[in-house]
Amino acid sequence: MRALKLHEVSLADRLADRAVDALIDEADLSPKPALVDRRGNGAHSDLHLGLMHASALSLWPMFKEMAEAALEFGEVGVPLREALGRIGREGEQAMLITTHGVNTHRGAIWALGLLTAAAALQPHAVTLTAAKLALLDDRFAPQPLSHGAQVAQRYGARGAREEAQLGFPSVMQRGLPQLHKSRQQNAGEQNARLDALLAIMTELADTCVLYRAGYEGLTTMQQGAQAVLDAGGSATLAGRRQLHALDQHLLALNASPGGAADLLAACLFIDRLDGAL
Ligand SMILES: CC(C)(COP(=O)(O)OP(=O)(O)OC[C@H]1O[C@@H](n2cnc3c(N)ncnc32)[C@H](O[C@H]2O[C@H](COP(=O)(O)OP(=O)(O)OP(=O)(O)O)[C@@H](O)[C@H]2O)[C@@H]1O)[C@@H](O)C(=O)NCCC(=O)NCCS
Ligand SMILES: Nc1ncnc2[nH]cnc12
Repeated sequence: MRALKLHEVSLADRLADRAVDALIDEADLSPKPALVDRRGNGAHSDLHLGLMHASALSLWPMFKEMAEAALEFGEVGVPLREALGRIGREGEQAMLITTHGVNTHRGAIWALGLLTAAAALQPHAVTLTAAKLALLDDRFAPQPLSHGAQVAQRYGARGAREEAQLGFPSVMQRGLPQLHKSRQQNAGEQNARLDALLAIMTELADTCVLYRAGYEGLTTMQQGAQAVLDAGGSATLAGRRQLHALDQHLLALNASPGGAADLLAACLFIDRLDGAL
């Protein structure tokens, strides 16, 4: 009898799976302060959970193409950086078609796109490789006055570009260590992920929050997230009370930490890479 031929799943497929899984797990995680989750729309009138899922799925071919480009070029350099920029812009168009023009995952395309390509290229130095890619110029990148650029001008804030260029310090120094710590303390996986998100929020200059709610919003986010962790984290009653208060305060300011949400997805992606490679 002829043996069944097993289909081998390529590295690019597996990395794209991990990236989309990370986006879906981030969207589903609840209760996230002022963000879209299983409970509702947070501080957004144009977003909902179904749209976040559809958007994440629409990005699968883009992540796969980015990983394939990294394998094809084989090294960090301007040709790969410019290929990733083109693929990312096409991915953003696919996202906007899926969401009928709503910006669901612009920041995630940037962060997870770089990390996916880096994981294909240098699996043992993912954030360093992503940072090297982010430091290269893409001649074809448009220079619009984005929300991030406006906030950088007004407050001198470090945004998504700098976060990547520095090797994702919010993920590597805050999110991931907290994820591991809360798991070790048997907080439960959902609470550990919430704690990781909060740890990211404690120091991030989230340009989405700054754009909508200025310094007051940013301080509310950072201090409120720290208060949850100081109270014992999401797994404790005192921590949950602080988390509820943070949610209420951010909603009152119409401030949504979309950048922190993207970085939680980056954190979950890196956390799971071992199984993908
Ligand atoms: C280089 C880019 C990252 C552009 O960066 P820039 O800061 O100039 O542009 P923005 O358009 O502001 O996008 C940055 C997005 O990154 C997320 N973010 C925010 N702060 C940080 C941070 N400190 N570190 C990391 N990431 C951060 C955030 O994305 C999330 O929020 C989006 C929703 O935003 P929101 O403001 O709620 O919604 P809007 O509809 O835009 O406004 P409202 O009216 O509702 O207020 C959501 O997408 C989340 O993902 C920031 O939005 C790079 O993106 C770039 O060059 N893009 C251009 C296209 C391109 O070339 N793409 C290919 C790149 S490979
Ligand atoms: N869960 C979420 N809610 C709102 N904006 C986001 N951007 C990325 N993830 C998000």
